[in-house]
Amino acid sequence: TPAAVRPPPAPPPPQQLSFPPNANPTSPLPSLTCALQCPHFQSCSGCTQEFNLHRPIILDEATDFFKKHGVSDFSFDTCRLWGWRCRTKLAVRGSSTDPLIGLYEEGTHNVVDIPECKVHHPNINVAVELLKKGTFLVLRITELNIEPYDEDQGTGELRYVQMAVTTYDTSLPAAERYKNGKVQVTLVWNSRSESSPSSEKLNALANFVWRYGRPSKKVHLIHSVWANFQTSPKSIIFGNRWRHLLGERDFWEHVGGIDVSLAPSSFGQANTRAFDSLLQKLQKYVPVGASVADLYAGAGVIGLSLAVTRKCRQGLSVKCVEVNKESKLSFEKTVDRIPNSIDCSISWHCADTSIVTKMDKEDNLQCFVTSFIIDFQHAQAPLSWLWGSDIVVVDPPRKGMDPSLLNTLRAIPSLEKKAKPPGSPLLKEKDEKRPWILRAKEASVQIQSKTTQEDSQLLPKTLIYISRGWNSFKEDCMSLLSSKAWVLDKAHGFNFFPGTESIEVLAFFKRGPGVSSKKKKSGKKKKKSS
Ligand SMILES: C[S@@+](CC[C@H](N)C(=O)[O-])C[C@H]1O[C@@H](n2cnc3c(N)ncnc32)[C@H](O)[C@@H]1O
Repeated sequence: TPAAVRPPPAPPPPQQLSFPPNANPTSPLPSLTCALQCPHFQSCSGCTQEFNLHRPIILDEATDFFKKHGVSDFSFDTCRLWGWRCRTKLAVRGSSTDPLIGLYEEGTHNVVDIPECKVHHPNINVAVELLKKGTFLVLRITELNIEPYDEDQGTGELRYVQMAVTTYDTSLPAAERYKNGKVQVTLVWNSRSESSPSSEKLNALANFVWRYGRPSKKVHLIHSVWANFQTSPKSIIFGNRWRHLLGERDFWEHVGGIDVSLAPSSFGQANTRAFDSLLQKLQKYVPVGASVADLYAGAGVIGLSLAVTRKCRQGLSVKCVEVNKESKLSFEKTVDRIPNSIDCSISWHCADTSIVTKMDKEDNLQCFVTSFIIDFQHAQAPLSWLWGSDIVVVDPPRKGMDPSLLNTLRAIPSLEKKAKPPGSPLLKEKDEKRPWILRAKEASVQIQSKTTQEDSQLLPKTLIYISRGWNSFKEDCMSLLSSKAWVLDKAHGFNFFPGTESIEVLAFFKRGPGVSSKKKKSGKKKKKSS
């Protein structure tokens, strides 16, 4: 065998990777020790703040904003400053002789290689390096020449990679788990399916990554390898077809007091540790016995964490609403691991929280009562999801809440006055014959309480808003406050994205006095989707 075809040496074991010093977020640090110190800063678009990572630029503005609106004790959790990103999507471009795996340069589609990225969990960088060696050195020489994707031509095989790190290995002492995180690798492949002619290359690449990263005496870097098939000429990262190739199928993390299953196709928080801190804070504000609507729920992590840690017993319901059907399986697996002692009704609904149908506009009350009963995906007005919950948690994407949901929340006092309680779900379900409604019901998951439930006839008295988009949060917050339906009660910030100007906000609203319909202002203008 010529020397050149020998596989490269295995990557260093993950435990040899060290974190930057003085990363203790609780001690006050001089600004230089909180510097990013990343060689890719400026060329890569991922980070925009180089110094004082413990104080994102937006923090002063946020503190002032909350003070102005009656919250003078806004707190900020600085969290882990480096190596915090446990989930990333990286573009693969360049050529097989000069491959690039990284992020786009600001405002362009030129990919910048970021092998020493300081915000990635270090094992993501090791996995990227392994992938590069496999893809572009070894396999090229063995005549399985894998080409990075070429956007202009639509040619090449490897378009993107997603790397997600699980830090939940109970065989290790708790203090060792984070740095020994294992990487779930998803290869986004430029073909329709696994039966396309290039599948031999895909399998060779997956096998290479697995061979050098699978569990062994020296190293256990790779958790699993997945493929996603995408041929769209647009820059949508994922296609609809996912295949598990190697390693463990189930990917578990432990956050908010529960074991959470996350499929690569489901939404997952990038900063696992900071998310855990947020969930712990959130739990303190939810009284035992409350019913919760978790909107923009992903795999239902927030709702399920509340169901378990608030020891929800009979009478409580947790309702999760999410538009991405891929999250359903993760929700079901997570539910399978929650303790049997949790006796409340838990449901996950594949639905767009914001949809207002013609029927809603004509007869909103009738619609929300009916849709509550039949779980009909296309007839859901935002109000139907709120009905019967004491607390509504919203965790929307960066663009903020959908205008229809925001307007419903603004109008809650007057809607509550007019509302009729829902009838018996069972009667309606039995009579339901319409196939499209029955199909929509199949998209939902319902775990019934063992004890009989009284449907609460209330609309939420508490709104918990989790936000990653500061500007959209401010806009939504002002709109809620101006309706007088809500008052701001408390707010906390979390350093979810050190190196960027963003923070994650956890804000609590209580019901306000409301206003008469004459004084009611219209909600915010329709936002552009992002
Ligand atoms: C920021 S993520 C939060 C997910 C979840 N709360 C978590 O922490 O894992 C926002 C989620 O909202 C979903 N989403 C976006 N628009 C939606 C809509 N109109 N209705 C329901 N879900 C939506 C996205 O698919 C995504 O899973």
